[in-house]
Amino acid sequence: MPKVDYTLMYVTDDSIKQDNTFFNILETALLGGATIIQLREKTCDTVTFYQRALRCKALCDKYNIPLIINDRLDIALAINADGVHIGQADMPYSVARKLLGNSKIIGLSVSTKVQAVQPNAQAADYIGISPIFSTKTKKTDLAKPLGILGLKEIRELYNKPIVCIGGIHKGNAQEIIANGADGIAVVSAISKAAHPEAATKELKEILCKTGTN
Ligand SMILES: Cc1ncc(COP(=O)(O)OP(=O)(O)O)c(N)n1
Ligand SMILES: Cc1ncsc1CCOP(=O)(O)O
Ligand SMILES: [Mg+2]
Repeated sequence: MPKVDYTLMYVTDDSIKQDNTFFNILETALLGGATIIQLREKTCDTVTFYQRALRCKALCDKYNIPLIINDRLDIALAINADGVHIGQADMPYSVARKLLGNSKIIGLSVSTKVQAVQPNAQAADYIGISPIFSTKTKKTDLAKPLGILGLKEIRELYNKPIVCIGGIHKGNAQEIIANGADGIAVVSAISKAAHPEAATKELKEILCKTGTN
């Protein structure tokens, strides 16, 4: 697998039902410097998800940026995505790996220190610390925020890439990277910004100044 840059993951906003708006924002995130995209749809039917996934794949290919699919291995396989992101209540990691093979990215959500040392987290390509801060974007099954202290503790015991998600914006991105994360994943900081491309650029600058990229 080529080295993946986890610096800035844009997770698409499933509250945007209008395709024009959805894809305009995705393209501005790509233009602004998102390094990886996650397509996350929580309520639509399978054919809508599949069609969005196909268009996302074409757009990500245009910018040479990897695309991962949230939850749905079938969609990832159907469109030849670069990987999936799974949570603790989604398809078990071992099954996902068997179905996707070793060349694809598999990210796993971790909400506690105990989850970070389990074999599936150790085997995943990256973990998503979920959530780092509180957020209104994820409506169901949101664990207690781990905060910077939780991130630091998990960094001590996890050697692979860590991506933080939840309530991240330009005002707190810097301290996340400074405390050991390899990247951030955001929905609303880009999708709800007045100027999504400028917001993406601003986040990217903050991350690159702080990290080693
Ligand atoms: C990078 C990243 N980390 C965590 C999550 C959350 O995944 P999950 O816990 O399965 O919740 P849903 O996103 O499926 O609602 C994520 N999507 N991305
Ligand atoms: C999908 C997800 N998983 C944990 S928090 C979250 C939502 C993040 O959204 P935002 O960046 O708007 O807080
Ligand atoms: Mg999930």
